[in-house]
Amino acid sequence: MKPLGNLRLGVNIDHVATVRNARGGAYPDPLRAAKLAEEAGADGITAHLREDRRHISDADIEGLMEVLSVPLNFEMAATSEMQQIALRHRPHAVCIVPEKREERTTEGGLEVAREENRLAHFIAPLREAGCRVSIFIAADKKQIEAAARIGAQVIELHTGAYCDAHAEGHFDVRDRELESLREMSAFAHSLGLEVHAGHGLTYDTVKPVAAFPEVMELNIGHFIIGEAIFRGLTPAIHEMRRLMDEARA
Ligand SMILES: CC(=O)[C@@H](O)[C@H](O)COP(=O)(O)O
Ligand SMILES: NCC(=O)COP(=O)(O)O
Repeated sequence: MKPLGNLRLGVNIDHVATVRNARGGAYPDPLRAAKLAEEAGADGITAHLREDRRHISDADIEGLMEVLSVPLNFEMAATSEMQQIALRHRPHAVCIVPEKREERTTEGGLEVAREENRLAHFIAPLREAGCRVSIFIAADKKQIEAAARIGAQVIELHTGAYCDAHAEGHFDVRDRELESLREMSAFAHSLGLEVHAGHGLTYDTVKPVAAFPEVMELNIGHFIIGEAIFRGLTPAIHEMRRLMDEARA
């Protein structure tokens, strides 16, 4: 199957804010990183306003909405506080993610199937406000079917388990995870959902996922921001873009 369209790169800037917050000051500035990413060819910017505000702040979201020329993918938990913030700003996309206070990063996909009713009511006003609603989800048929039923337009498949297995050298597990991601991308597309993917992707792991024809967007942050320390943000983004294009060719 030929790719369904151009593969977009969303650059996640959470961890510019992590470094800023380590000292509690104003730099490095996530907005400056976002504008630089935009100039480097990012098709969108992703930012996760966690309930505990450990990295991105409310002011960052406000600033991003003012300065960005590319779409903002606003990641948030399904709480009424976050819903109010999203409705105030009306970002291009709202990605609903699971959150646990004690986790180091987003550990799994959202449990949609058991919360179908609540989530359907939760996302309805966001859709009415014009936001594209995306659900950050594991490569699990039951969850994908539930995401389609509640009216989400997009799912973002959690690639963390695939990337972790690669990093740990568990290549049989990695290959199984990749196969599930491949199958579930096709399945989600067959239900009419737009398919995105992300979490933990690196130069070593991006190409097989970028090659899935149904995947329309990859959101990548932690690795790019880390790599920017060594080669600069613009070259770090250009290299990710190059690998994505190579996989898609
Ligand atoms: C939802 C997701 O996978 C990430 O985009 C998210 O930003 C992870 O949270 P942290 O950035 O806090 O690790
Ligand atoms: N939704 C995934 C994302 O935005 C980026 O995740 P990561 O590359 O920072 O792990």
